[in-house]
Amino acid sequence: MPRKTVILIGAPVDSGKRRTGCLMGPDAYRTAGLANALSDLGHKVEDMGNLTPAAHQPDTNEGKLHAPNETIAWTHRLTRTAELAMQRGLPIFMGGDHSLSLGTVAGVANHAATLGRPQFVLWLDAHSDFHTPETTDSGNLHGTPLGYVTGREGFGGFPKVENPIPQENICIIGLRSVDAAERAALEETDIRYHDMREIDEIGVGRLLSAFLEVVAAANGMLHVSLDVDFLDPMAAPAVGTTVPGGATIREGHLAMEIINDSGLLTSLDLVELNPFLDERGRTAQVMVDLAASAMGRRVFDRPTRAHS
Ligand SMILES: NC(=[NH2+])NCCC[C@H](N)C(=O)O
Ligand SMILES: [Mn+2]
Ligand SMILES: [Mn+2]
Repeated sequence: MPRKTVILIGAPVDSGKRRTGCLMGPDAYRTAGLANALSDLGHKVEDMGNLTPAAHQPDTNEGKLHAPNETIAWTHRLTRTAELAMQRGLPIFMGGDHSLSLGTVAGVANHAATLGRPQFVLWLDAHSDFHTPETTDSGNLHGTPLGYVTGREGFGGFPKVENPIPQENICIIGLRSVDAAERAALEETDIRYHDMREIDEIGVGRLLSAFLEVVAAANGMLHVSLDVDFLDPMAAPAVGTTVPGGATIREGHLAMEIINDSGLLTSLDLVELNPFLDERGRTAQVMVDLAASAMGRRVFDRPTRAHS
């Protein structure tokens, strides 16, 4: 990829579920060397430090949703931060749990609208995160970002989504845990979604390339949201919502390398890392290495697959 201005944004969001620890994510990425990994690739890297949520009333324990006020406040802050960062470079949001993507995706979509370009979203996740506050069983808002950014109803109290992502502009890869209400809703949409079986049978490279061709043909902006639990828990144990049978490290790198080859990436979320659950930092390191692959790291400069 050509040299970019990369803006690292710490988003220590921990309100999207009950188990805490994702607030340590940004510092784990820093400790694992994210900034150096990217500057070694020739990028200009700025670290904005960690954000704080907008002012909000404290959450009570009433109601089925966990910490809605705090998550709404993060959504305000992150939407605005994403809009501004997109004007200057390629933001990497260092999470933080997946509820941060309510804001980051809404913000990058607002920026794309000012350019008159369509926004696309690649969601690499074991889960579809397509709930609304009305359909969620757990009350955990990290299960709702794709519901929010597509403009589903039921997000009273949240900022209005100014530029909802069209369903057909979204591709989810890695699925292996989808709640019944999410499945029923997803099946009614034009969202592209691929479960682990499709990765096994078709391959992550072909699934992803087909989507990226659509993005390229539309001259789209591409936001990638990488949930740690896309990966198999053996490769990436530091996440609260482990689901066995996930992507391998190699499948993760292949996806990131293909994203880099496409030249389409305009923003990236690294979400759900819970350093409290890690083993000597190895999950943080895997995520840093994946981000580096997405930003141009490769074993050889020249593609090695073109042997005849
Ligand atoms: N971003 C995540 N890890 N989401 C997990 C969501 C799990 C489950 N579907 C729920 O809504 O509670
Ligand atoms: Mn997720
Ligand atoms: Mn997940």
